[in-house]
Amino acid sequence: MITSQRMAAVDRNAEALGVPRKQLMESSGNAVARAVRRSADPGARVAIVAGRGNNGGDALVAARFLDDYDVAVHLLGRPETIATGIARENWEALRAAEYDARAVTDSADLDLGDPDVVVDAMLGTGVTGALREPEATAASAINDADATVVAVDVPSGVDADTGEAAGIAVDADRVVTFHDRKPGLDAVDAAVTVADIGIPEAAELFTGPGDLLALGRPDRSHKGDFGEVLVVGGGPYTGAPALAAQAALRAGADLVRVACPASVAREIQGYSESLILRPYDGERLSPAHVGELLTLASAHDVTVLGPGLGSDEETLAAVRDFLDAYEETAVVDADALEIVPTVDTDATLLCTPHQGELRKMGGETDEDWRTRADLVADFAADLGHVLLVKGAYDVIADGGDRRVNRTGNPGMTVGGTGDVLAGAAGALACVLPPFEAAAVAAYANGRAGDAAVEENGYGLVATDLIDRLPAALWGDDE
Ligand SMILES: NC(=O)C1=CN([C@@H]2O[C@H](COP(=O)(O)OP(=O)(O)OC[C@H]3O[C@@H](n4cnc5c(N)ncnc54)[C@H](O)[C@@H]3O)[C@@H](O)[C@H]2O)[C@@H](O)CC1
Ligand SMILES: [K+]
Repeated sequence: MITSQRMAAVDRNAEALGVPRKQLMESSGNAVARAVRRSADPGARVAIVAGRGNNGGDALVAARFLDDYDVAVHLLGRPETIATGIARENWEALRAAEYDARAVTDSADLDLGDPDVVVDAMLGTGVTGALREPEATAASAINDADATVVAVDVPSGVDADTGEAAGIAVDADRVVTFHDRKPGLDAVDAAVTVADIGIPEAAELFTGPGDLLALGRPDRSHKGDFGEVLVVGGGPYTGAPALAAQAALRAGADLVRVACPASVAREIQGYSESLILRPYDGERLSPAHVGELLTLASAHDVTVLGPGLGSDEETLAAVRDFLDAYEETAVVDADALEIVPTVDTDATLLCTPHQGELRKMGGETDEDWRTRADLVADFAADLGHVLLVKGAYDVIADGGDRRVNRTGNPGMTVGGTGDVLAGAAGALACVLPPFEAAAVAAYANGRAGDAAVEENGYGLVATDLIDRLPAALWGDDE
């Protein structure tokens, strides 16, 4: 199963791996032609009804693989309104090759003839809302035709993720869907074929520019859009919570507060004026502070628990008490991690151990990343939380899904890069599910580190990453 959003990400990742979209469209079109061959013999009359997006594009390709059929292509809309270059190029190829291909602007002019097969390529995963004209009238004409209806990817009008139709939808006999089943097809009464279109498995397994698409538009700048992060850290160390807090801000959080011991508040404030501190008395986190921390945490979307806390036994006791009672989303890092395997919490946790911390949590690791991915996936399943295990290849797992991040470089073993990652994950977990937030955080943190090394060579320090997070998250320049 793959959702439309994830399909778009995988599509973009495939392109970044060197498999261009037009090549995917060629493979899709080929699969559509094979489905027509399964539906009727050569010489049969085939009416292709193509929309203006890539769903239509797939069928414009299919026409070229059906020369031994009597094919007529009906493009719904003027050719200049075709939404993508790759679909337009396929339209122009049909015209140049003098196929029977016409543009229909008024659906009243749509005449399917008396086809044996209709290819429904009006809309696929790009459908929004009820079918508008001319697609709505065209859908009725297709449903009224006495023909075998082959739908491309999903029947037009059906939501690929839910299977629901906001209005009229094409009633298909067959569906040729690409790469993996779309969840909505379970609700469709048709013979479904999943066509392999040559998307490399790496496009799903490895993070890539496609994973950033989940973040939506880079221009969503108005306040309160991302979320509020509480960093609970500081004590023996003061740099860690400051790095995590600044990273959360640069990764998009609208407000970040740092709950820290009063004894180090001034030092933490010294790192950056933009930090809002909520000091508690004493020199380290202790169980006495947990009540006020829970109240403070309830006013935030995500808590980042751990940077610089230290591993004093009363601090770890306080971490346990906090996680026992906390029920929202928390990124857990550094010394707080060792508590996670033995605490029974209703919170959604995104744990960010390096391999030493993973072993301390009771997990196993391995130098070979494939073996490590299996071990981490198994441990995440036992743990019941999301794991982001840092390494030359970072492994993200939640017991079901797994992903591997290849960005980053040896320069990033310098202290503090883990705090930056935890802060970035905290901000992203305000707007993405924890597994996606972990994958995007790992990808962006590594990209920021690569950019820093590219500009300054090695000798990277953690603060070099912070300023580069926005470009790493929003700049899709692969
Ligand atoms: N990896 C992938 O994602 C691949 C996707 N491919 C195809 O690309 C399709 C997605 O293409 P697009 O993203 O261009 O989207 P679609 O082609 O599904 O639909 C987009 C077009 O439909 C119009 N539209 C949207 N809602 C409408 C409504 N309610 N009434 C009338 N018109 C409406 C939009 O204005 C746009 O022109 C997939 O379904 C699949 O067929 C394939 O080319 C192969 C690879
Ligand atoms: K369709």
